[in-house]
Amino acid sequence: MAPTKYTTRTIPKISLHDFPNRIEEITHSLITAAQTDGFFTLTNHTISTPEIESQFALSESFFSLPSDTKSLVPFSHSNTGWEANAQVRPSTGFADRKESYQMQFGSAMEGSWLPESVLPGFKVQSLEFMRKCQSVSEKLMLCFARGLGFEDDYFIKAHDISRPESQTVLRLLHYFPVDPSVPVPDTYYRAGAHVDWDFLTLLFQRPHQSGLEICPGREASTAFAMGDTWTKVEPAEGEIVCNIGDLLMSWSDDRFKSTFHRVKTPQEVGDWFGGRYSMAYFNQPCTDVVIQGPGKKYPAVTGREFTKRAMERNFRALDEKKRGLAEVRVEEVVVPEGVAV
Ligand SMILES: O=C(O)CCC(=O)C(=O)O
Ligand SMILES: [Fe+2]
Repeated sequence: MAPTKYTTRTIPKISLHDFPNRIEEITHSLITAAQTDGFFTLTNHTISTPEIESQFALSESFFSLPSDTKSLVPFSHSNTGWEANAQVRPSTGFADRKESYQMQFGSAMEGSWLPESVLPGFKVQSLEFMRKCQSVSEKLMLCFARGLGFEDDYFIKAHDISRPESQTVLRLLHYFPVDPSVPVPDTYYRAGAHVDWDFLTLLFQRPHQSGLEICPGREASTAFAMGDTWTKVEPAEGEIVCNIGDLLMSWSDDRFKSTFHRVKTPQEVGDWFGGRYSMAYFNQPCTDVVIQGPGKKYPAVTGREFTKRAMERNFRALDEKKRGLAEVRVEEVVVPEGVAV
């Protein structure tokens, strides 16, 4: 295995401290970060470290349930529920070695919550955490709207979590531990390289449980940034890592960059071989929202249509990858990358 090529670069760190009085300054920093890097981290964002930790503790309690119990809430077409070893990325053609559980606010979640007796308090606490993520997201949405010349509440209204059309998701993720004494097979991926197709992702990582890497710029020299030069995004306590998704890229007429990222399979000295827990809050537009950038670079599409096309692109890429691989092992349930993602 050839060693991974790395390049150091600073991921912009943006403080939301005193937000109402610093909107202009924060907008400037966010727009710069969105245009150049597509990734940035947030500090002083109002979700406290104990609140984040307690949601991670809930996540651990969910994933430590027996598979039979988790199977009561399987991954569904409305992009909710639990999957394990099932998400095949077009970049790799193999299922990510992880499990995930996706929650939404609205009617899409019907049938995807476990019975209250299994994990008492899980639903109430998770929804509370999701509302906190929404409140942070709305601050960023205001700034992005201002930076693009829309009304301040333009993106906030488009992502209204109180509407049944809401598609926003909190995804809990658990990557399995890897034995450092056994060479890891070439076909083992924690999360293959991909871009998110949502508006904006808020990612929570745990200190020490590293692995998130980004491929600078959208100008990856190989398809899906395989074999490219990567930059590590080390977890820091209390910080939220944010990345622009394909939706905001096209909604900004490509001014903002949706950036390739992955969770590296541990295989080199310094990598984290233990289990990794992370949580991703995917801001998705309501299905009936009309999406078009200020310069009308692309024809207007609805939120539903945008998601559908992104999924189709993904399946096409996956098909091509499968045809190109001599031998591919694909699980029977394919979780389309980017539904959440
Ligand atoms: O687990 C992580 O750190 C990244 C997850 C991710 O990129 C995704 O689910 O889209
Ligand atoms: Fe992602």
